[in-house]
Amino acid sequence: LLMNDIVLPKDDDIPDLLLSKHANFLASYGNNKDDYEFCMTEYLRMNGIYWSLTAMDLMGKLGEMDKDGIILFIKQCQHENGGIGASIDHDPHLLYTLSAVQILCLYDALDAIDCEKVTKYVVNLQNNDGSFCGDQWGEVDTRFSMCAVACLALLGKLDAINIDDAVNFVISCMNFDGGFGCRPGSESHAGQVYCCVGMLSITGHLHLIKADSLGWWLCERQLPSGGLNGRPEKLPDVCYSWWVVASLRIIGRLDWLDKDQLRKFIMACQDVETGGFSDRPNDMPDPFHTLFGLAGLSLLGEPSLKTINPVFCMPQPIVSRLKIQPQMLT
Ligand SMILES: CN(C(=O)[C@H](Cc1cnc[nH]1)NC(=O)OCc1ccccc1)[C@@H](Cc1ccccc1)C(=O)N[C@@H](Cc1c[nH]c2ccccc12)C(=O)NO
Ligand SMILES: [Zn+2]
Repeated sequence: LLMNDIVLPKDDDIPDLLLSKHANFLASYGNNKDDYEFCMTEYLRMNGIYWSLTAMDLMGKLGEMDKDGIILFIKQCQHENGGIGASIDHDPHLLYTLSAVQILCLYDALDAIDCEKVTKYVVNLQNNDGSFCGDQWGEVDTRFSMCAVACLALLGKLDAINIDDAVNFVISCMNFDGGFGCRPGSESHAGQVYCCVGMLSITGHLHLIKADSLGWWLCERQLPSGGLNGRPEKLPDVCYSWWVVASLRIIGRLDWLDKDQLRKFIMACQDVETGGFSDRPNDMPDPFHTLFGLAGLSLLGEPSLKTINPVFCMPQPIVSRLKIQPQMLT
């Protein structure tokens, strides 16, 4: 008996895809500004807006959101140095700068901010070893390599950084299991794998990946319940439906997974009362797991959702409009 798995409800207790409930959950999230959860997540508000808008667009309901209010909010979050913070008067950081650029691409409104200054902000965060700091306090993590490269690719300014050095740092974080960690020697983690594989895809260096070893390690994330975890011995979590499946899709090994069993796990994470997805069945839903549950279903071919780009985690029509074609292995 595996201690790190859950028992799924039986098939006829698993709900169908409740799209209108999920749209309602996201559209009304944060309406009561004194809601405890809402206040406690101000530090990542820009990410939260990106999750809600991307999920709504996958469902074809982006029009229900407050476009003008969101664009004004982003303008107010850009600092003199070009970086963008999670909320007004919050320090700039690569994580939120990427989310802001992703949101403005969804709205085709990049002219609302100073893109030249954003580019300078990102370039200045690259270190001599090719790695990136997340902000001026100096934390290095392969997540920030992905933030930097994805952000510049969306701006059409990828040539502003030293790509070879950036690639060499990411490759220096590859482990013997074919996975990646946050720094050289760090343990493989599915989230870091997504960031490193995505970064190598955007820079056209996927040939440096040990695709069979990594594919094997990623498929080892699947448990009998069908759910995926982020590391060995961990519990399954619906957001790994994104980190693991997007990575497998990019390296061309998605067929190695039991897609039907994973789809059942994701569907079981829906909250039939409030709408939204939780990390596993019967937990509290949130916008983060709602996006990554829907994104996982889109990667599995859900016909009622728009196709999602596995590298940028944005609807494919947006990536196509920007004429960006990240490298994919077959
Ligand atoms: C900071 N975050 C996390 O650490 C979550 C927490 C979690 C959710 N379920 C289990 N743990 N974990 C997470 O995002 O892990 C994936 C990961 C880990 C390392 C690198 C990249 C992705 C979450 C927010 C959060 C906090 C607490 C609870 C739920 C959501 C978060 O913001 N994750 C980032 C992950 C991410 C997505 N795209 C990226 C590109 C580059 C770097 C990071 C990301 C995000 O969604 N940005 O838009
Ligand atoms: Zn999660």
